[in-house]
Amino acid sequence: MHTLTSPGLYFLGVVAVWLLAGAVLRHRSPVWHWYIVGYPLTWFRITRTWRPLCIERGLSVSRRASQAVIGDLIVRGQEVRPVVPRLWIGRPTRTGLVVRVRLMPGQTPEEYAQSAEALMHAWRVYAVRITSPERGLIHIEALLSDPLAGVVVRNPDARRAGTTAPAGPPVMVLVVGVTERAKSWLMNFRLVPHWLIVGATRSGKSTLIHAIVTRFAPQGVAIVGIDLKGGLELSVYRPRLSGLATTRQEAVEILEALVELKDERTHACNMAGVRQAWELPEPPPPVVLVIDEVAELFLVTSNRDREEVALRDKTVALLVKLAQLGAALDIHVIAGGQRFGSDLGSGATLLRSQLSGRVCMHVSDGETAVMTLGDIWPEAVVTAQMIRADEQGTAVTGDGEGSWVRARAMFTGVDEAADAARIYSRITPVLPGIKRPYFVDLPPDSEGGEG
Ligand SMILES: Nc1ncnc2c1ncn2[C@@H]1O[C@H](COP(=O)(O)OP(=O)(O)OP(=O)(O)O)[C@@H](O)[C@H]1O
Repeated sequence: MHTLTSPGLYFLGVVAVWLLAGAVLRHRSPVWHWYIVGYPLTWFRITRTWRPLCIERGLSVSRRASQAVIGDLIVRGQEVRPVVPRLWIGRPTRTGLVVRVRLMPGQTPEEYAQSAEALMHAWRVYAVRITSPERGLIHIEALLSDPLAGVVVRNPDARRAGTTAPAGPPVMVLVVGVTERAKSWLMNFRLVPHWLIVGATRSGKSTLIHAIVTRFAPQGVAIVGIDLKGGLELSVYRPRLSGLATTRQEAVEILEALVELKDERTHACNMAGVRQAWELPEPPPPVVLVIDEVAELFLVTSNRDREEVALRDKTVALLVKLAQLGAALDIHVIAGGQRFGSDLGSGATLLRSQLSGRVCMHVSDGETAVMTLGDIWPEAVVTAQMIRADEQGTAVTGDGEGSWVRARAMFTGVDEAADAARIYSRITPVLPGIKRPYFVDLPPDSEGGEG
């Protein structure tokens, strides 16, 4: 009786108040419910399951040898004691919690990424992401629910307000969606000049490109398109395009003109003693080359057709050159496609290494995710492979701080992109050696159109 009146009773009282508070907060304030009830319970579950999980998934290491040599005698069967990586106390966030783990010698973040699904089930959370913000350290992020489940749309007020071209130099940092960490998904073309967007059919590639073109349209940016599927995808932007290639021959002509432009800008920078085109006294317009289905540039109908092979090789060589040297001259490449790998032939790996901005949407085979992300963030591959076909616009991409993040693109319909292209057609820059594509409602006083 005496024992129940002191610490035991006190403890029971605290638990009762805690449970009551949890029940009240559950519906009234899910965030506070998470901080007060969900977080301690999840953290308890994590600490309880960490050791068995590490041993089961091969994430533990044995510090003691299973045999010892004493003189010329070998002692076998010594007890092997697995040592599991140390877990730092999890930091709660509004969307879940983040645990830090120091990698043990010989371990890589990828090994943990392979176990993400097992961790997710053991901890009973919606998803587990593994990132490596610095060498030797990983962050294991446990998410309670999918923060990207809803469609992301642009604020209609911002859309209406943006019907006049902004004054001043172009802003090369675009907000194209939101990330799982409740931050803006930014495409910073000055930090990451070239981008590769990969996804299966209907995964949301065109919608992301609509978002990019719609944001660039009001600015003095020259947008050039290469669409070897007969211009089906990029034609919608015709009024706002400084050039459009729909055949391989046209693609070569446009790429040659852009390489020449690059050389001219290099010369101008040398003369002015600056290292980047935007530092010139009169900065030239940034150029963004958008390529739809980039694999088409690498494919030929027959390897025996020497002319076609030679033209293909020339296209690829020019594109690689542009990507290698264009960044400082404000010439950018965005290449989209269903897959992009070394099997496309010579130049593909070289080009991919230049396209340091990566966006991997739902892919139809696991290998495509490896080819898109594996060389930069191997630990992100598993998460990319788990993006379902019905999660259109969801992608794995860079977080702008050297690591990766899951994000969802803003929904930008084809009508919105077509409207932006029409409204801003008058500010389309004219590039030397490149003809603007024909479009029906070209205003009579517009400059540079071939009509
Ligand atoms: N960010 C998004 N948010 C919501 N829905 C989206 C998003 N992106 C795409 N969708 C939906 O998915 C559909 C297919 O998208 P989209 O045409 O962009 O795919 P795609 O990858 O370009 O396909 P394809 O390779 O066949 O051209 C869209 O019509 C739209 O309904």
